[in-house]
This record gives sequence, C-alpha cells and structure tokens, in this order.
Amino acid sequence: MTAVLTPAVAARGIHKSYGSTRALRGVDVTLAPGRCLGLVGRNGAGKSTLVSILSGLQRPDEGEVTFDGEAAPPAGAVHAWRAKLATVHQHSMIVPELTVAENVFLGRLPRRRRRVDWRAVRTEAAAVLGEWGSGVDPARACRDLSVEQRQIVELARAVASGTKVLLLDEPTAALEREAVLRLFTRVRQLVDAGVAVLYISHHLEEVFDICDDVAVLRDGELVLTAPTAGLSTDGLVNAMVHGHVGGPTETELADQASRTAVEDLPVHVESADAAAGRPVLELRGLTAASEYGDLDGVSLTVAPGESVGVVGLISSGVVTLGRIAAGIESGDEGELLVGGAGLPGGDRAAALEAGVGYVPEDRRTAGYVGALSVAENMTMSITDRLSAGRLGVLGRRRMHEAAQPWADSLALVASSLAQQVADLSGGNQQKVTVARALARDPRLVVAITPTRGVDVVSKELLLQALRRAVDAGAGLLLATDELDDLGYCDRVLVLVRGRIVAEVPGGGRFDRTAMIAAIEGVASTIGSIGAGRGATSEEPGETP
Ligand SMILES: Nc1ncnc2c1ncn2[C@@H]1O[C@H](COP(=O)(O)OP(=O)(O)OP(=O)(O)O)[C@@H](O)[C@H]1O
Repeated sequence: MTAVLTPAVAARGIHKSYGSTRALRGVDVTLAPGRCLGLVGRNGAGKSTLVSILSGLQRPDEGEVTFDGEAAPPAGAVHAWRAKLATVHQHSMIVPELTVAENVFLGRLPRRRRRVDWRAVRTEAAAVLGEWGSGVDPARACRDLSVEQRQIVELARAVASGTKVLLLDEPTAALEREAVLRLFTRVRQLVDAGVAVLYISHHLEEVFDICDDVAVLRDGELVLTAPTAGLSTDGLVNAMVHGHVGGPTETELADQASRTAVEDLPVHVESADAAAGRPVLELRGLTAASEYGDLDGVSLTVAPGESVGVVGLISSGVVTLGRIAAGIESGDEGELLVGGAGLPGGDRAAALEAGVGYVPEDRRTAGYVGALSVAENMTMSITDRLSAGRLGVLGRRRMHEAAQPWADSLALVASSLAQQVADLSGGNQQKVTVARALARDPRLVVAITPTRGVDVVSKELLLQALRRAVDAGAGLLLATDELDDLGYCDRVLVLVRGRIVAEVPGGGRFDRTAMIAAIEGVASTIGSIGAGRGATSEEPGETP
C-alpha cells in the first residue's frame, strides 16, 4: 500500500480578477514534499498572480490555500507566511545596504537576551553558505555581489529558515549557463531533502531538466498537470497555446504566430544611409570602464539592413556596448558615429534625434513609464507626428490608432490600450518596450536582451518585429545572452572581457557548444564555432 502524503501546499478553486481581467479562474494546484513542479504558460497566463497568492502577497477572490492540510495564515500576516514558504523572485529582493549575513537572516535575526546576537548571525550564515559551497563571504555588502551571488543569498535565506516550500519565479532569467547548472544542483538537493518546489520558467528545457511534474496555465485556467517524463516540448507548447497537448510542432506554432507580425507591423525606415553606402553605426576604438562591464578597444560597424548580434557573459561588456551605442552612457575613449555623423557620448536625446531606437536591459527602469497607458507608451516617441492642429493637440483616437497594430502584431495581453503598463504582466511590458523602440522608424535599433521573460511563441513575435525593421533598411545591434536570438542575426560578434574575440555568421549556423566555450573565453574553440570571417578586434582572435 502506498502512503498518501499530505500536500505541502494545496491551492483549491482559486479565482482572482483585476477589474474586467480574470487572471485566475478556478485554479487547483498542489505541491508535494520532495517534488518539483514546473509552472509554465504564455505571457499574461496568470503565473505571477498565482505565485503572489501562494506567497500571501495577494488574497484570492475565491478559493483557499492550505499548508500541510492547515488553513493558510490570514492575508497580510507577512511573517506567518514567510515561515510557511520562501520565494526567490526574478528580481532580487535582498537589501543591498546590508551584509550577506544580515540578508540571510532578514526579519529573524538570532537574539540573545533581547539583543541581536551578531556572532551567531555571522557563524550561522557562514555555515549555511559554506554547506552550499558558494564561496560568498557573509561579511560582504550585498551591493557588491553578482546576480548569481544575490540569488544564492536568497536561496540561503530560504535554507536557513528551514523552509519546506520554495517558490522560484524565473530564477535563471539573469543567470549564465554554469550558474544555472549550479542552481539546479542546489535546487535538486533541496528537493531530495523533502522540500516542495514550484519552478516558474519560460525556458522549457529547464523545466524538463529539473521538474518532476509540470502545470500549464492558459488564460487563467490550469489546462494540464502531468509528469514531465511523458511529455515533449511540442506537447507543452501546444498546451500553452491551445490548451491541449496534441497539435503542430513548436516551430510550426511560432511560424504561424509570426506571419501576422511580419505582415502587419507599421515599420518604415526613412534613412539615407543605404543610398549613401555608409554604415548606420560605427564604433571606433571604444574603451570604457563601466559597472555593466568594461570595454577595451572595440570597433564595429552595422550596415543598413544588417543585424549584428553581440554575445558574451554579463561581465563581458556586451551591455555596456549596447548602452553606449544607444547614447545611455559614454565611453572613456573612442568614437560613436550614427549615419556617418559623430554623436556625443551619453546623450540619449541626441541619439534618439539621430534615429536610434532602444530596448534597454532593464525594462522596469528605462523601458516604459508604468503610470502611463499602453497607447501612451507605444507612441511616446512619435507624439510630434501624431499631434494635430495649430495647438499640436494629441488626440486619444490617433494615439490608439497608432498603437493598435503593435498590440495586435505582438499579441499583447491587456484589458485595453488604456491600461497602465505597470499592471501588465512582465512579458507584455517587454512587448510595449520593443514597440516603443520601433515606433519612430529608427535607422538603428539597439536591443539588449529583448526576449528576456517572454514566452516561447511571443519571443518569435518580438524577434520578427526586429527583423521587420531590418528588412525595411534599419541596422540592428542585438546584445544578448540567449543563443536562440542569434539565429536572427546576419553575423555574431563574441565579446570576452571587453574585447571582440570572434565573428561568426548568424542564421543559427554555428556550433552551440563551441559558441558557449568561446563566450566563456576558452580560446582553443574559437576557430570551430562556425565558418567565421575572422575577428574584428584590435588583436584578431586573441583571448585574454
Ligand atoms: N495589478 C494588476 N492590475 C490589473 N491587471 C493585472 C494586475 N496584475 C496582473 N494583471 C493582469 O492579470 C493577468 C495575469 O498576469 P500575470 O502577471 O499573472 O501573468 P504571467 O503569467 O505571470 O505573465 P508573464 O509570463 O508575462 O510574467 C494579465 O492579463 C495582467 O495584465
């Protein structure tokens, strides 16, 4: 006879609406001790809403949550919920001003005679971190930690609290390959020790790697819960899109979805660069010291109608390169030319005026204005063109007419074009950010990790939208850590520690393993990534 375990967490009949949006419609989910459940779904399907209800941040309109068969704490009883489960969010929730040890014990510092026992804080934090082999110094300020180290601190906090339930909300979004593998090992250790884990990710291969079971949300309804062992990626994508496992392959689904995007997007590029035979972007000997990664003498060009990918580790300077090209920050040495004309460094207004559209690496701080509507954000860069009459009044109707094709083509999930962007799901906010960058018919688009947090089908839509601008004659500089995105580029530059170490043809014609090794700075593999045309760095092919 098999023993029936009480679920560590059970959510039953959960309903949650925001105005007319029914984010969750009668969802039943259980998390079992010693099992990892993957939660997947398209952007706006309701995943974050479910996580916020399971972690006590929001109260459901209907339904109940139980822990070990007992009723959940009352809504708002933050400490009581934290004692039940730990959540690691996509965006770190640690306090940068505090040390690692203080963050590990945040909200429950060990005390002796009513005073905080600092010695215990340090030794216990060191014990937890040491056990995990992380090498993170408990005395260090969290401000100075890498993204991976911050997530380790969050996981250590969960472990130190002796949690029996762990919710991981897209934990790998900002991590790199080795870091992801290390994270998986740690999560597996927790599962083997009996912790119940809910793992949310848009990277379906991760779900197959780490989850025992998977649950699929579609339009707020749970359409599938099954062991991952009997499922294929195509089956999972079909469940996300249609609500059932059978149907076309993932590639066919993406093709179907992207056809409309290509046809209907209002992208026109009025640039004289092609006629003049000059590059849209030229960087000459760019050297920069930046918190986003240093650059060391980088030169590159992007031609009209060309898409150039730049790929590298977070610290490689890829993001810095994108920020300088977009006029967000300036280098210490070197030149930035757009359409043959020099631009002052770090002057976003001048870059915008020169026709540079920008998708930033952090949409929340620079991609959109949360308090404004979808339509206002999408048309923000073209208000001068849309304004009518002597007073230059911008009518709501004109704004909505201009925004509608973007919302349709990118399959935006919003209650209306008047909805505030702050209230959209993360992936849909990203779609608004991309639309905003393309709306002014830019001659150059600089996109940094544009598909982060976006579901597998919508990813195709965003990349097709960028491709559409390229086909219309714009140049694209695509800085990314997603190898799949590079398939859309005509050529790809690999950056290691601020230098271009290799150039390979795009279109997916590269050896993934060799590419990953090159990204990580293993020099011997560089020649075998693809039929490369030679590096363009100051010292070709050299790896530090
Ligand atoms: N505070 C809010 N006000 C209004 N609508 C909201 C709010 N929060 C979420 N929604 C809506 O609820 C729906 C579900 O959103 P949710 O963030 O749960 O989706 P998700 O599956 O996590 O998406 P993503 O993969 O893009 O992160 C969306 O239509 C979203 O616009």
